[in-house]
Amino acid sequence: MYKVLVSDPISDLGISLLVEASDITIDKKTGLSEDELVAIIGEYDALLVRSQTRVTERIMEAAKRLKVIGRAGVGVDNIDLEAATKRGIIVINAPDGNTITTCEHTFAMMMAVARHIPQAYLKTVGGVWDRKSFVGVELRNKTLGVLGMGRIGSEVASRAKAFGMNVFGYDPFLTEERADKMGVRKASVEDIIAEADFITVHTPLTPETRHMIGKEQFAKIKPGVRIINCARGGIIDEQALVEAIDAGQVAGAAFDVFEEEPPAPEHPFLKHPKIIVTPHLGASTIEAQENVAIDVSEQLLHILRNEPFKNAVNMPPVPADVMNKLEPYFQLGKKLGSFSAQIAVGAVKEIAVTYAGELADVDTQPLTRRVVEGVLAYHLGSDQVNVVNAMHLAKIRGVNIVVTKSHATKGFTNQVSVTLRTDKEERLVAGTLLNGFGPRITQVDKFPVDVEPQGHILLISHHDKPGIVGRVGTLLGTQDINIATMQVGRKIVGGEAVMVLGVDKGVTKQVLNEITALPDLNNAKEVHLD
Ligand SMILES: NC(=O)c1ccc[n+]([C@@H]2O[C@H](COP(=O)([O-])OP(=O)(O)OC[C@H]3O[C@@H](n4cnc5c(N)ncnc54)[C@H](O)[C@@H]3O)[C@@H](O)[C@H]2O)c1
Ligand SMILES: O=C(O)CC[C@@H](O)C(=O)O
Repeated sequence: MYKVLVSDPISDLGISLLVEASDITIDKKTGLSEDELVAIIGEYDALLVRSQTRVTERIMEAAKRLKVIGRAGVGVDNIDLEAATKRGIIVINAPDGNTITTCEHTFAMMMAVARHIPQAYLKTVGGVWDRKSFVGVELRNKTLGVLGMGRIGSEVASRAKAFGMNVFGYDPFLTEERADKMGVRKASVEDIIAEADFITVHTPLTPETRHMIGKEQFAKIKPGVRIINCARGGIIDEQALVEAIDAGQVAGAAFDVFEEEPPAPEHPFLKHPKIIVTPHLGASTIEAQENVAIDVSEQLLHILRNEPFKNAVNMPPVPADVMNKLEPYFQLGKKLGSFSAQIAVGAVKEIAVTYAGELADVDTQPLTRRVVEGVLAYHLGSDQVNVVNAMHLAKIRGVNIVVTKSHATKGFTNQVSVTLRTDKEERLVAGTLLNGFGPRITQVDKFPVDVEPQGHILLISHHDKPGIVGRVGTLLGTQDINIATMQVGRKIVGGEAVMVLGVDKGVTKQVLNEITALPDLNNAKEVHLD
């Protein structure tokens, strides 16, 4: 049974998948302090949050069972990602579910600031019929500058076109071709500052985007501009904005987010007649809250159940077409890593992975992670290593990871070879996926074999002489160890050879020693693959 803690208000309908799962129990405890979370987090396998809960290193330190943190939304700035990665805690978010909702809120804010709607409302309900103070501007024929043309920025740009606006877009990843397709002018920040009548920001808050519009930009900004921020507080310098409005340079601003949330009662935005605000409502629609909760619940279930999951925030993203090619090899990669670790003697210095065949044409990083995970999990324990922290753990232990690719297929569509270099020796294990047979180990050191990577496997090196197989079989028989499969690999008749036996149960050290002591046998090792 997996225990999930939901520590922020999250749509019930969205998490019904978790509620109905027979292997999950859910506790909903919202509004907890850091101390309260630290006290209880140790009993949970998963934590589900929105943006209120700050998931700090201290909380993670106490979270001994925590496998995954799910963020029902986009921004993960409330989660200490580095601390999570260090501990192998997978962080997932729901990046798509609130895009439209936030885009629509941006429009609501843009129109509200263009037509002074909140200010006019307040006066009207206060009994004052004032039609003179609230003359607004049209959006039509105005220039909208969009800083950050990702999911939300692109949707804002496309809707702005429908309002007859000229759209300028800036994003380091915006190509001329994409901009043309969207009918957007690919612009620089400077172009937008100089020419836009409305500026809306849709970037994450990073060291680069912090105060991306500040004193210096306000000094050059087009007079009468209106600024909208429904992304993250801090992208626009709040103090500099107030000064620019007071100086008459900026006509108004609409903010959903603040450098500090909630803002202090004396925050200048809260009393300024030209600034309208909402309390981080960008994603707050019934639809978006259901969408993000459904998305994140699905992923969370996959992770808890050890099933393949989509991209995690603390792992590089993998395009779907690449994922489709790699995913079938994930289990094999991990098993090859584990196999090599189980047979190699000494301290691991290097894991060299070679991809031969069609795999040579794709970004194999996610598969390499599985191989490294397999190697390290054998040494560090499978509860300590996972696909998220494998590379980090290898790096801090000084283990070199080398990847090579080749189109030489050696008769297989694809082959993955893992060479483990320790301070004492070098061992190689290779494998492939065979049509109709699934994963197979195709080579151990220099010997070609054909072995299913599953269960208890005995790897015995010996001289290729008659009678050896019989002697090993007899010895195992006396120990009541049944041989399920057998493979012998050799390079030349009468030379060195390897015997790979699939056995029905584990073999004790003593039996391994007895096998090794048989005439013409060099070495016997047991490998166990789940
Ligand atoms: N107000 C809310 O409730 C709410 C809701 C959802 C999302 N958000 C926030 O909105 C923002 C955008 O979300 P999204 O889903 O569109 O994210 P996204 O990742 O799809 O898009 C962000 C874009 O910003 C671009 N970018 C990064 N650095 C930049 C820079 N220096 N200059 C220009 N562009 C830069 C990226 O290349 C990317 O295309 C995020 O900060 C997110 O947290 C807020
Ligand atoms: O949970 C929320 O309402 C905020 C969501 C939003 O800021 C996000 O980044 O997804």
